[in-house]
Amino acid sequence: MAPLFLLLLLPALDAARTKPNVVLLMADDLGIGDPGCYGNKTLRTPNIDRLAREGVKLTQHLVPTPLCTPSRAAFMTGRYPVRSGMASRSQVGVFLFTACSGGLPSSEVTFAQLLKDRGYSTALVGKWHVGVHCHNKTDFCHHPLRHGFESFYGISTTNMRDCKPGAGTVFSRAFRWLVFVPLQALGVTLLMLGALRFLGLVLVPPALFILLALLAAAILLLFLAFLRYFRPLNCFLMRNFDVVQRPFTYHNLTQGLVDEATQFIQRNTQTPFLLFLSFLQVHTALFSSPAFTNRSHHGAYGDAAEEMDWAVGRILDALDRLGLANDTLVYFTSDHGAHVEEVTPRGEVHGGSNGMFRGGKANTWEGGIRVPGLVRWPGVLRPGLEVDEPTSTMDVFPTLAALAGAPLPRDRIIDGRDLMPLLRGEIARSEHEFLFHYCNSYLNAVRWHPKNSTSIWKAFYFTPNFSPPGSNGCHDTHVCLCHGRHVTRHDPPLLFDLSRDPRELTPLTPATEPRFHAVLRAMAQAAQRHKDTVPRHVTNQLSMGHLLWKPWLQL
Ligand SMILES: C[C@]12CC[C@@H]3c4ccc(OS(=O)(=O)O)cc4CC[C@H]3[C@@H]1CC[C@@H]2O
Ligand SMILES: [Ca+2]
Repeated sequence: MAPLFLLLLLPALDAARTKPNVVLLMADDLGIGDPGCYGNKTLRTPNIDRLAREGVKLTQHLVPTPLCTPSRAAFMTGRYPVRSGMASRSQVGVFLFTACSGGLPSSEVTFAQLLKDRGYSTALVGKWHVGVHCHNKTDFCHHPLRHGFESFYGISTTNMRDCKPGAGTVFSRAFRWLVFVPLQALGVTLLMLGALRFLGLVLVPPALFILLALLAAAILLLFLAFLRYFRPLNCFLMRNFDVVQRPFTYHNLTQGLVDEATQFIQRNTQTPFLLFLSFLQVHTALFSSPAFTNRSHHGAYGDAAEEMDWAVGRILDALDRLGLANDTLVYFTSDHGAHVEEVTPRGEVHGGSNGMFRGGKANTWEGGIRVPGLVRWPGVLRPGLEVDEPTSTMDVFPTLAALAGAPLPRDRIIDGRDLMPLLRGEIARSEHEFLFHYCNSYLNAVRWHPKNSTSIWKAFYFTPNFSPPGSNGCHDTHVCLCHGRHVTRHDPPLLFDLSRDPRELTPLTPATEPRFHAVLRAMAQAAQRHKDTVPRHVTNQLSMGHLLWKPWLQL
């Protein structure tokens, strides 16, 4: 018989086994068709593929909304972003300036906070993008360190074309409407008034000339200042609350993030830890260090993706070297689908692949919301297992809570579900009977996987108007937008069964699907039940007032 002390120790040993270290790897804008393990034949991603081989591959892993800021808010809190006010009602669905006042409210609980409270060391390395300040530049009310991360090294907002000289701008449409068109209009007006006055046809007061000229000069000056200062004011690297590199340099960026991440792991071999490594790749501006530049078969995009894969490999190597692999759950995903509209004026494709799926980033066709999902935990999860059931990036929150032995917050709705029973093969069905797909704050589509059925119904209340028509994205606006003339509303909703039509090519009709009306009725009821749980008066963190650049918040 085992000695008594051993019997007493067993639960503790078991707890140690079930309280793993956690490494969360999130790519930015990586499509489900990019990694080799999801079918790509030409991009080389051996390290991501290794995770699939040694762990579980999710083939229907979904983000609740296909843009960075709200998707990350949902990931970290396990909740639809409308619940926390992290879903925009305007065209701009993400934070574009570091000195804006919106962000993940302090009342929200992140997985980092939960795990920190259970004794984990926690770190964020890489991109944050859910806000920094509220009222002044010392409050750091939305900063990672206020959301459960004990250390932060990375960028507070997002990598953008405007951060890299010569890489173009994401603001070309805004410049056209806010700068070039008004300047042209003012110029033409001034010329016409001048001519009329010269011909003696109209008496134009000189003050009007001066006023119009001053207005034009002000617009021009603001535009030039934007061009000159956007980069230093927004593209900087932070360590905790301090700016450590301004603007950040790209050539050694990935190496720097990897060093930071591996040092954190090394410092925590004796304590359970949570590392969230949030890559800047493969968002534009694309970048890679010299060792990866011009090496891939996919130009700058392939170089960036392959360097990111290398970084994944370095993290796995560190876990092996330190003997931590068996005690560490590693998760890999992307914040949403690939950005299919990312094509440079010279025709270079700077966006990734969503495989066979329609659409991409910023729309809720499968290409925008279906992301890679890989989970490895040697000795616990069966290598090579494939799970085709609907799962969500919001599931990470309750999964980590359960693993760390942290009770879920009871004062709020958590939309994610513990993934472990599915990953361990203890259950075969996803606990998500319904999932809701949001375009900013608008409920865009509903997904229904009825119990005892193989069907995956998806009903769209509206779809984006692709431009040019017949293409696979919204090239005119660079990203698809969620309302007004940018969408087509559907009544009855557009219905697909993804189990038969994963590419969403042929909407069902009452003639092709006898259950058409019954299915839509059940989905409408579920959508209403869901809407009834969303509070109406949450502060909108992405309102124009919160999105605007505020000089007094500028670090
Ligand atoms: C087009 C737009 C300016 C760019 C905005 C944008 C920039 C970067 C993004 O990437 S991610 O951080 O989500 O990964 C997303 C967006 C979405 C909104 C874009 C704006 C809409 C209207 C402005 O002209
Ligand atoms: Ca993104």
